[in-house]
Amino acid sequence: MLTIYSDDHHLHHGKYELIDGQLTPCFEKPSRADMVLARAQKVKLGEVAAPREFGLAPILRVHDEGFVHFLKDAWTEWQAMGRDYDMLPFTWPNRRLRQTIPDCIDGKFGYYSFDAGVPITAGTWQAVSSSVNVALTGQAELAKGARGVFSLCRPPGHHAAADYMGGYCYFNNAAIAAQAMLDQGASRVAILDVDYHHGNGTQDIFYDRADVLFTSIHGDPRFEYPFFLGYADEKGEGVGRGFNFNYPLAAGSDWSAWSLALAAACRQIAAYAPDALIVSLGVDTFKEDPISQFKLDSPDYLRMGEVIGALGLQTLFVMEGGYAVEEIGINAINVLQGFDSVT
Ligand SMILES: NCCCNCCCCCS
Ligand SMILES: [Zn+2]
Repeated sequence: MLTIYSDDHHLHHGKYELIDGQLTPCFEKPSRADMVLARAQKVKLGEVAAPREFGLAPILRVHDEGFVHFLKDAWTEWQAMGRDYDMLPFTWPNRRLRQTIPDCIDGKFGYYSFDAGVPITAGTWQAVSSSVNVALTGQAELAKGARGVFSLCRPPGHHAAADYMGGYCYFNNAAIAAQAMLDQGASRVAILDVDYHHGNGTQDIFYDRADVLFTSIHGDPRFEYPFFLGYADEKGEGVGRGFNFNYPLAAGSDWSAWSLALAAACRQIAAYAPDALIVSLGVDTFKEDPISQFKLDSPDYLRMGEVIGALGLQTLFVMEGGYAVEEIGINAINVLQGFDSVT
């Protein structure tokens, strides 16, 4: 399987995130993508190619213009205030507060984010732009007829909505790739989000649409981040009703429970008969993941890939989460090898 990868992700390396009451060194760090790339090369998964440049247009097909320009100009504005350390938001427009955009950068950052997991640094803009190009280059390769392509994106994207970032995510790489498929003539695209956390951003972007089916298997939001989206009763709205399927699972879920949800999601995807499938590939479902509560083991990822491959769909795998850095490469590439093993 072809891998699309850019070294530009090293330009984004936040120092701290606010998690569980403490400023903690970021779990979302450059070594994650390095380990996945190393594993792909070690097992000779296939060629590794650099991304092509697609510019802002495909990003603006999904994300709000004010949000994109905030992210583009944020670091320059921050530096102009004499600040040379990472940006972090700390105030958000909660219920009954004005949904207005302040002039002050701290206010704007709060308006365009939903948690304190999105440090902005000098290299963040370049890194997130390249991560989008990695997804779009993978989509372009799939459009040429490839059965499966791996976009090794970093930073991840599935928590980012049209006009807010969060959960280590800035631009929604998978959503941008899905929109590009539709803009190039696809009628229906299915997204399967296998990350441990609900893809709240991806769901939100396509919630009122029937041309993208969103399915997600994740930690039950009653106890797990992102807490405020990802419940089973979220089925879509308007013409989008019936094209959103959430499979929240209890803490401690292992392959036996997780695979039943995967089978249910695959039934929905098969019935939808999409032109292509995008998998938001997070492997923080791993039993040793430092911030997650599922119990999948490395061999389970081979089976996951086999089940996805059995759908017989052209599939773009877009890297999302996974924070057990020593095993992230084995687990992510196992999915792709499992997929490739299905002829
Ligand atoms: N106590 C856990 C807090 C998690 N905070 C953000 C997690 C983002 C995952 C991205 S895949
Ligand atoms: Zn996650």
